[in-house]
Amino acid sequence: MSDRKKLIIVGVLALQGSYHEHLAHLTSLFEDLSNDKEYNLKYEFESREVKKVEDLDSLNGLILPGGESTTMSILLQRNGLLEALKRLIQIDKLPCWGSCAGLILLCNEITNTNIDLSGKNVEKSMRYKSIGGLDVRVHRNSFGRQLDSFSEKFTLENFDGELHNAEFTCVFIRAPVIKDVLSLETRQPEEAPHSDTENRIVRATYIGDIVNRAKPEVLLRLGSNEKDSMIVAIRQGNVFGTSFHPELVKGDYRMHKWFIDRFILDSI
Ligand SMILES: NC(=O)CC[C@H](N)C(=O)O
Repeated sequence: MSDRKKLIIVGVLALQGSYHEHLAHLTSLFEDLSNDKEYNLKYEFESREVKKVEDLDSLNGLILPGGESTTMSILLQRNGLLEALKRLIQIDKLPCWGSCAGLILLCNEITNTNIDLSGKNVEKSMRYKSIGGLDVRVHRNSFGRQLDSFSEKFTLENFDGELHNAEFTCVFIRAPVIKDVLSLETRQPEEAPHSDTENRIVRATYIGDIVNRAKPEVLLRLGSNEKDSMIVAIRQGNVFGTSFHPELVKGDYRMHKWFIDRFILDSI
């Protein structure tokens, strides 16, 4: 008699942004995996929209979609998800992947945060806050006007497993870029509230275990030398971030599979 299959539940934050696209990619992927012996003997997969704290129950992994990180930050604070996610990601080490706006919310330092604070969706009294998890400084809307949106094929030299050296179409939409990897020793405390300026840095409150933290690994860097420092994909332990949107590339869910293999199944 075979052991019972393990149920793997992957949540997608569904407050705003490209969550339908992530869910559609997961549905296609899970269908493929249900026909693949290597997986179907051991696992059953399910996806779930995450809109409130209760939806986080028994998740094995979580995806934060692209969209508008200011709006998402406000909504996360309003319904208590921000604090719950901080604990799950920073302390319980829930595998988590953020694309674009989702990446921004996973960064410990964010610059260029003021742009949308005058927007109609935003309560001015609320501060932009991030969940944190990646010891990096990210700059929002980093490509300027002409390159606001573009897509380009890159070779994923630094990804491992099935994505190693794969050609991948990366879609950038008002994308953020990681400018610096921060060192744990120089980490600053969360900044006190202050008025918004172009160079304001938002820092996530750090609540996890500093000693056992994994090191950030750069997975994709644009430009030919390190000084350009246009990091657009990064991993730090249980947290993965891409500046681009794999969920918007029709029929290609290789990166979703990679996240499930490398972050969720590898940690079981
Ligand atoms: N495509 C996106 O997710 C854009 C992110 C957006 N510029 C932000 O800062 O939230």
